[in-house]
Amino acid sequence: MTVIDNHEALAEDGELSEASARDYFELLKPRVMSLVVFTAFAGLVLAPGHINPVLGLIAILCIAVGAGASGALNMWYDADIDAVMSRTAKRPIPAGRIAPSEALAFGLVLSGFSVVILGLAVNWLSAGILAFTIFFYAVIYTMWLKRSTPQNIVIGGAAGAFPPMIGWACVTNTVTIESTVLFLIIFLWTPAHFWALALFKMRDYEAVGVPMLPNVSGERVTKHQIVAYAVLTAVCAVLPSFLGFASYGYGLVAAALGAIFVYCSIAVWRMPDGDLKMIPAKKLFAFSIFYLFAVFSALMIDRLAAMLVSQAGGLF
Ligand code: HEM
Ligand SMILES: CC(C)=CCC/C(C)=C/CC/C(C)=C/COP(=O)(O)OP(=O)(O)O
Repeated sequence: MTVIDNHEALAEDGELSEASARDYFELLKPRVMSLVVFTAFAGLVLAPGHINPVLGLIAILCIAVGAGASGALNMWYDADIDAVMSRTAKRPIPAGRIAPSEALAFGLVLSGFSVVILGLAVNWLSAGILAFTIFFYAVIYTMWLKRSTPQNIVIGGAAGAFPPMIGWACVTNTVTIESTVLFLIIFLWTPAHFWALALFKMRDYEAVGVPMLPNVSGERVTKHQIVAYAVLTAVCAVLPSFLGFASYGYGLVAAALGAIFVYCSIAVWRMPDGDLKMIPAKKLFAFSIFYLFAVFSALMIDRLAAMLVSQAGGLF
């Protein structure tokens, strides 16, 4: 598949941008990155040890800015295909409100600032993982994998899975088995999350020649893999209870959420190929977002409850 080259639809570099602050904010992919930052916050809360609340706030702000910066770099590079896809055509660059060079500069400056400030204020391990995550999403996924292989989002999904590991490293200055499990939950969750959308956006990706799995291998293969990854996610999300950094009560909640996630994925698998409305796929995509939010919320509630119990125990 050859990816289209549609740069003539974009604002000319050097033209004075008529962009509003809202347009620049939209470059940061705030709706997507809000859940990304939430998982980073969860990693910071779940990590053993203590971080000064002010430094913790600075850490979360740096991760948020770094995530947004990677979104701006993604939109800069993808402006040609975004201009063609119905879902993305109204974004600031294809709509001509921000010039590509402005988006590139914006993304690079925010990337640099977020990494340097995190390194100076907290530690260089978390700053290094942040820098690697920005690079992985903006270069490895966006510039290479996305346009070259149907496994793009499986490998590229690693970028979206690092944030809780960054939050954990902000507190402990380490990468551990526990933070790797948090990484794995998101890594395994990504394929079911995105391929549900890719199923009902097949025509968009066909139009721009991006090799998403449904377009390359068909709906049936994609549905099989959606179920497989949903099952793997559900199993992985229960692991914190068996690794000792969450209670068995959390494990029951994660198992129930995972059962619904797998149920939704099976509904997609049972959806007839060529179904036009694809309601089960849209339901899975929507639930996938709630699922990830709910799992990481349950982990944090479980941790805070354990802290309260241990403090109460210390009173008697
Ligand atoms: C390579 C990995 C991923 C891919 C390919 C992917 C793909 C997408 C796409 C195409 C959308 C629709 C966005 C739009 O139309 O503006 C979306 C929405 C969303 N994604 Fe993902 N995603 C990935 C990873 C993640 C991760 C790691 C998170 C959070 C931890 C996440 C959270 C969300 C949220 C919250 C939305 C809904 C945004 C909205 O309501 O507009 N995604 N995703
Ligand atoms: C801290 C840090 C750097 C975090 C980054 C987290 C991350 C990589 C999240 C993935 C977000 C996302 C929507 C990817 C899809 O890109 P796409 O190009 O396939 O989606 P699009 O077509 O909507 O632009």
